Amino acid sequence: MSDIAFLGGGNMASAIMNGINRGIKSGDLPQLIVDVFDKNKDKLEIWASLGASGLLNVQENLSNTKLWILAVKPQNMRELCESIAKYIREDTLILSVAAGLSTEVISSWLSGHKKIVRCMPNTPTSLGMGATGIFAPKSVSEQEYSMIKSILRTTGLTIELQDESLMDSVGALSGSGPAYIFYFIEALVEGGVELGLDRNTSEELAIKTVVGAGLLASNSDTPVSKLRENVTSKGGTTRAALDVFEKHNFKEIVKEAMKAARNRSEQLSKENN
Ligand SMILES: NC(=O)C1=CN([C@@H]2O[C@H](COP(=O)(O)OP(=O)(O)OC[C@H]3O[C@@H](n4cnc5c(N)ncnc54)[C@H](OP(=O)(O)O)[C@@H]3O)[C@@H](O)[C@H]2O)C=CC1
Ligand SMILES: O=C(O)[C@@H]1CCC=N1
Repeated sequence: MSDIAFLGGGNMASAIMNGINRGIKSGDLPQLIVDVFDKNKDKLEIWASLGASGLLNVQENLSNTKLWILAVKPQNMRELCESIAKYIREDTLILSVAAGLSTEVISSWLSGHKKIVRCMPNTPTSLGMGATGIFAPKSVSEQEYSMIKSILRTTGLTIELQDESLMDSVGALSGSGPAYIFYFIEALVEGGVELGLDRNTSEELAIKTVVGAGLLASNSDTPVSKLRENVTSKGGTTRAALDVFEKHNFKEIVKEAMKAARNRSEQLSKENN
């Protein structure tokens, strides 16, 4: 019998499991028994090293597990939910990490079960550096919500939302955000190579610059715009570069991309309903 069952054992599930292990190690969480169900045998092999049991098929004893973490792609969620609904008990607590899918939609696939919390994590969760939005409907008790929050806090920053529809916006910012930053790093690396640096040097400089700037923004009380100004000497090199960003409406491009992510999240709910 396990305390937590991950249904889907891919990227996000293993990132959250790293947080859980960190929490157990630091004493913030009690020792927990974790099962992971994934239909791919190869994916299950990594789970033993994370201290969890990997299982190919959902079994009846899933009913004895208090917390189920649903971590399959939105496109696979309906089929998964309908296959596990028969094991659900009145006090089973569900945590969904899926983009787009509302608690109402997931409830309809779980025979009307109401104890469903949603979260929108991101992959830096695996380092305890995640940024996660959480939403719980009124049907989830304070005690149940606290239990889930204590688990998610081991993965980094958690922000509680009162309005479920804002989960789509959180997804468009911090959920997808690491991919935007990696894309920007790729551009910096390619730019460095075009300016004559070798690829390794370019990559090292690009990654350390993003990490350093992120830490500076995070550890300083100075507004980000002022930190930017501190780099930008009048008539200097940074100004020349920022003028190009502004000429091409960089901020507008970022905002349009985020709206596309938010709209796609809204669409996922309709498409998979
Ligand atoms: N990746 C990210 O950065 C983020 C992801 N999310 C959300 O997390 C969820 C999972 O994403 P991610 O971890 O990236 O996906 P992955 O594809 O890495 O993991 C999902 C795993 O579940 C397996 N699976 C699918 N259907 C079933 C089933 N019925 N029973 C058991 N296992 C099944 C998949 O197998 P197969 O590949 O064969 O289908 C796969 O191994 C998504 O809903 C996504 O929206 C949220 C925030 C960030
Ligand atoms: O791309 C996606 O749909 C998922 C949700 C947020 C990050 N990855």
